[in-house]
Amino acid sequence: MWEEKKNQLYRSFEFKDFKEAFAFMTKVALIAEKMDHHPNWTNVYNKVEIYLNTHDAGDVITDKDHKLAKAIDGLL
Ligand SMILES: C[C@H](O)[C@H](O)[C@H]1CNC2=NC(N)=NC(=O)C2=N1
Repeated sequence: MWEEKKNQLYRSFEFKDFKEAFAFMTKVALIAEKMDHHPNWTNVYNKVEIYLNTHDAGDVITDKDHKLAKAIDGLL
């Protein structure tokens, strides 16, 4: 589940291996590009951590972040 941490929505995802993690990231990237709203994220092997906020609004959580989080959850 997404947590609110320091003005960011945060969620961690774990996959079977790097291939699965990167496939997920590719899908997220396509959605992000379509929404013109892009994640801050890290990937180490099978783990992906995503931090969402809106830099245009001064690095706070906005409706755009909640929408992107929901769309990402829809991929799982
Ligand atoms: C010009 C462009 O539309 C903006 O910079 C968009 C792009 N993607 C973005 N992504 C995020 N996370 N926050 C933004 O404020 C944002 N702004």
